Amino acid sequence: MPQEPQPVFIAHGLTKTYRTGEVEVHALRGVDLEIYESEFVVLLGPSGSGKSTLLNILGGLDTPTSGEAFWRDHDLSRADEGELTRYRREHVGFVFQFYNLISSLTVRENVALVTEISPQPMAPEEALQLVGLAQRLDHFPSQLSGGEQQRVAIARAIAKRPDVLLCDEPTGALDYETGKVVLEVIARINQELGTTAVVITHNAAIAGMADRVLHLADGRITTIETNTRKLTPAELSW
Ligand SMILES: Nc1ncnc2c1ncn2[C@@H]1O[C@H](COP(=O)(O)OP(=O)(O)OP(=O)(O)O)[C@@H](O)[C@H]1O
Repeated sequence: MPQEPQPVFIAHGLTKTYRTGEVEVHALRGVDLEIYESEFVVLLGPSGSGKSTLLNILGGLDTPTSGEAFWRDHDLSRADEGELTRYRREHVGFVFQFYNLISSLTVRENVALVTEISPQPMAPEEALQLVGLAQRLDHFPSQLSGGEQQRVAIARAIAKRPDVLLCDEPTGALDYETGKVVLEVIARINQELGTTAVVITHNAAIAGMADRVLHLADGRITTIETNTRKLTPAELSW
């Protein structure tokens, strides 16, 4: 009998309020969700709807004002800074819009920085092979295109064999074709390694790649869509 999919993340009543002086911003106003093992989930919503705030809480970069966020049986909302650091280091791969590579280090060295502090890393060469950059190990970031630099950032994120890959606008700085190549890489990691992927985008076309699409508006999940047939990045157009 096939096993029931296990939730990786469960959130109940998550709120986040930022206070700056007299001003309060309600970034999340009560989010409930479940995200399952090996799922590919897209967070879609307008600017300011709370996507990054939600991803940052799931990734242990921020904590909610109220509510609960569990990664497996660990309550991230009550974890202290040390526990969150360990959680991020051992279990979370992050990919951001900007690649944050170290310009004085080669591609291989940029990835090795992460594998040196992880308990069960893959070799940097293996991670770079998975993103199609095995030929560029000794190049410096300035010798690569934007899309190639983003693929190095993905290799760095997956080299520690994270449980979850959290991507905040990973194609935001890339042109159409290069963006598709980067999406292909994220889809391949999700399928081949079974890494749960959560990807933020403004681009509704990208939602076609997901198992499920969580639509956010004004700090809430408004709709959850399930794709009966997932599209490959090559089939997407925008
Ligand atoms: N550190 C902060 N201090 C004050 N307000 C913040 C802070 N971070 C986020 N916000 C506010 O919280 C709301 C949600 O922001 P968030 O970045 O989560 O939205 P988003 O959907 O990811 O937007 P975008 O697509 O533009 O990145 C916005 O109104 C934003 O201005």
